[in-house]
Amino acid sequence: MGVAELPPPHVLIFPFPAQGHVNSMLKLAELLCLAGINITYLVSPNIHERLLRHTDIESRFSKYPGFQLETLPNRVYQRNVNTADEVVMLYDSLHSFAKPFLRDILAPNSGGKPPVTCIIADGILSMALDVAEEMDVPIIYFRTIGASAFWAYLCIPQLIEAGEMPFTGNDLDIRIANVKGMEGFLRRRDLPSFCRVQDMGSTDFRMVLSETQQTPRAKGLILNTFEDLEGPILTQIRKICPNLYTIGPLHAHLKTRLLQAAARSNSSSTTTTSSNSFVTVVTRDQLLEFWHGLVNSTVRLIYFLTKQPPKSVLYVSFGSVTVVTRDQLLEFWHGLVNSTVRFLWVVRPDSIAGKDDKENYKATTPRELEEATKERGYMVGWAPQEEVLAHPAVCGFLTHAGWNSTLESVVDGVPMICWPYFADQQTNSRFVGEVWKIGLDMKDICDRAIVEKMIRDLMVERKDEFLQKAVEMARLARKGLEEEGTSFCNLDRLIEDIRLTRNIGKGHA
Ligand SMILES: O=c1ccn([C@@H]2O[C@H](COP(=O)(O)OP(=O)(O)O[C@H]3O[C@H](CO)[C@@H](O)[C@H](O)[C@H]3O)[C@@H](O)[C@H]2O)c(=O)[nH]1
Ligand SMILES: C[C@H]1CC[C@@H]2C(C(=O)O)=CO[C@@H](O)[C@@H]21
Repeated sequence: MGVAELPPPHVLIFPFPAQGHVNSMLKLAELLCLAGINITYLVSPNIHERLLRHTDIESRFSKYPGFQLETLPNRVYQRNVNTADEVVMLYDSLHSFAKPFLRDILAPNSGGKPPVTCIIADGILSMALDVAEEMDVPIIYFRTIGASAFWAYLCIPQLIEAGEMPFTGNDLDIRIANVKGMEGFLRRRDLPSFCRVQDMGSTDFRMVLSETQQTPRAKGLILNTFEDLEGPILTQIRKICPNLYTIGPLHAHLKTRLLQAAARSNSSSTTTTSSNSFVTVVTRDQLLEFWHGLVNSTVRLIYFLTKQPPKSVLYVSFGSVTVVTRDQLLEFWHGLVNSTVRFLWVVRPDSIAGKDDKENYKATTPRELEEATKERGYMVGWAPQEEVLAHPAVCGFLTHAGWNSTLESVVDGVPMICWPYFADQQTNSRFVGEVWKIGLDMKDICDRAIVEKMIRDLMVERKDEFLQKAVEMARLARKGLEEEGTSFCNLDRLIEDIRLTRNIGKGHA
């Protein structure tokens, strides 16, 4: 069939319905819309409701007539995903209810819509692989974690065969020898947290292990990373998954292409969030709606930052799912205050474990913490993180090392202190501290004295050292997004392969 005879490209994008996955895959959806590709973006009912209520998705995608949101059946698990058990509940419900729904969407003339010519599914949703193979639709995986954590997951069968897993004894500093490319620095504690289980039959461990092992069945694998960040590990992955599309950092890649599109169309009406400004497009209606909520608090937050000296503020945020106890919160709070640095801290209302802690953590705050926070800190329930990391007052990020946060900090050249919570974050934090040397790894520690010391190391004693390394890595990230850069070229190749669906799977080494 010649190009002219091929149906117009129509991609079904199916993320695991959790924020960290939905956010990054929505950025890919917009990049493909920019290339004129029709997109159906499949989410759960609660994610659909949150996207419409709390984001600018409608205004953002109104300029792409080929984009549509599709919603899974109501029977899919719809509560927040804050623990591994809740992840498994969501995963199991997808396995129970998603397949028939996917078959309907992929059926010819489904609802009178143009046929789906390609699927891009989250790399932990093999039920999409099953249906794609059943209905002979090309499918590409998008794994939303970093290459290093993905490779560690992929090597688990070798670790079990070599007797390195399950762990014997309690020493988590024992080196791991069977993850090729990481022999020199990987310890037990740096493997993804699911690897710490003693019971190899535990549901969350079996889920991530079995899903990861399915990856080579897909026609290609998209990773939100770049060659200069994880090159040696990408070389290992290509031996198993040769058709690899490294197109990250996605958030910066999207901004780059949006600005290019605006420049091409000379559109004065297109204003986008650029990493060095606080101009974020919201429609007038949303502005009115949000004014007494998000925008108002954002205005106050940006005002706080603008009052601070350049490169003086530590930004603290643990992502969208991390949960901490009240005791842990107080250890961080004392460490922050005793470090005497200025700080902006995101404490999500749903991030405090235990009902009482949620309601009381502020009510019973020690006075010295309250006073010091009034003097040099600012606490919010949510922040425009990309804008905060780009602000000239910010020069440090205490993070849980979720992959999107890690990449956002890399792009803006902000050194990190990593306190991983679960999953891939344990591996990400080891690379930040030991391999890329753009920050410190505070894994498995929650002690006010160590929090204080690490903050002072990052923000005072070794500030110039870390800033220099972080700024260099930011340069490399942006280099990959230039017209001849690897991430830019890989996205062009992905777009071309989607247009010529028969090309998908003919990978480039
Ligand atoms: O106040 C905040 C806090 C977070 N964010 C954004 O929320 C996203 C958080 O994503 P991420 O840093 O990846 O953390 P999680 O939400 O925890 O992400 C989940 O999904 C990621 C991608 O699969 C994994 O790497 C993580 O381990 C997993 O917990 C980022 O884009 C942030 O910019 C804000 O905008 N404002
Ligand atoms: C809790 C995690 C299980 C797997 C998912 C994941 C991944 O490996 O793709 C990363 O972080 C979490 O969102 C999920």
